[in-house]
Amino acid sequence: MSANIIDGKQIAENVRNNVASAVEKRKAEGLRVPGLAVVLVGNDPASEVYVRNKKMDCEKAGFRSFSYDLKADTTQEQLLKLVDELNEKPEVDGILVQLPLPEHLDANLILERIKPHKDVDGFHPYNLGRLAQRLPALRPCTPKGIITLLESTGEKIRGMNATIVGASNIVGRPMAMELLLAGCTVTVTHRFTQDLPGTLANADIVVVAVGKPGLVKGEWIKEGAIVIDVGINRLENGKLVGDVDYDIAAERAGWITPVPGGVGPMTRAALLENTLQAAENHDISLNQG
Ligand SMILES: NC(=O)C1=CN([C@@H]2O[C@H](COP(=O)(O)OP(=O)(O)OC[C@H]3O[C@@H](n4cnc5c(N)ncnc54)[C@H](OP(=O)(O)O)[C@@H]3O)[C@@H](O)[C@H]2O)C=CC1
Ligand SMILES: Nc1nc(=O)c2c([nH]1)NC[C@@H]1CN(c3ccc(C(=O)N[C@@H](CCC(=O)O)C(=O)O)cc3)C=[N+]21
Ligand SMILES: [Mg+2]
Repeated sequence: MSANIIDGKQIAENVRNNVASAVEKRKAEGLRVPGLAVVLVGNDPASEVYVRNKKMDCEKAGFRSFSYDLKADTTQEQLLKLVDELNEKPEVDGILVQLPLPEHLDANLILERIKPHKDVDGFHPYNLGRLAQRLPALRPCTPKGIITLLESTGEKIRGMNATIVGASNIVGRPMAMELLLAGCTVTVTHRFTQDLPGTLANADIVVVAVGKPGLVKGEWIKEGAIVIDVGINRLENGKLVGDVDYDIAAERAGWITPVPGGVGPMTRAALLENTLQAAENHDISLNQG
């Protein structure tokens, strides 16, 4: 058996086109275009690339983008002050503070300072709490994008056994809540999990987000499973790979996402969807005074 490839690049393009049409429609109705503020602290090369791509995505979708490139030694107070200003700026619908932040900054404190209705990353406890209570508001981009990828397969997700490898705040944990919402029976594995191959043997859906190339062996994948590889690892030879041993996994899986061209582009597309959603909600709150 050889897996079907889930073409994240293509699916993300469809999402971006839909968002761009919605922006055109807003303009025709005399409404504001959505605005995204992206805050980058320091000069981590990977973060610089991501942030540049996000700005490009915004412009292509017809959004306004506002960039704040701050020095690595920016203080907590300075960053909080910027967040406060962006919270009050009516032309900014979404605020994204790129992670990781330099060590001396308290990421949780800063993310919690973002007004929940502008939290287009979906990382604020309000938005995560809403998702946990089956009342999603702004949903974390990577898990949201993955749900779109799963839906694109046409498989009936409800009732499937799903195993998530990795339990971070930005991917693994919100992914568990999304899959639960979608009707899966969810297992979350992490650093202290005793029998990873054992849980994978039973998994119809596998989502891997750890950041270790080759962590998940192809032989561990159940025949016909849907494999979603979130990992982004740059090898010494310059090659970009995920966390799953791709070649063998692709012989066993029913569906698999490539790296690059799988989850990454969908994360960016989901960010555009969230920013549009934030702008739409913003209109409503303005109308209600
Ligand atoms: N494609 C995309 O859109 C995105 C890709 N990424 C990529 O995904 C990967 C993970 O990112 P992120 O979630 O932020 O990473 P983190 O480093 O924040 O989290 C990794 C998680 O994996 C756990 N872990 C570590 N070792 C193992 C193990 N042997 N078995 C199972 N779990 C383990 C960690 O446990 P512990 O908490 O105990 O350390 C942690 O929960 C990275 O490669 C990142 O670049 C991230 C976001 C978006
Ligand atoms: N506040 C915040 N929000 C995030 O969503 C966030 C973050 N911080 N910090 C870092 C992680 C990582 N992340 C990625 C997004 C897109 C690609 C992406 O576009 N990947 C392309 C390739 C990229 C390349 O060539 O390097 C692909 O997989 O095809 C990857 C990773 C978002 N993150
Ligand atoms: Mg990370």
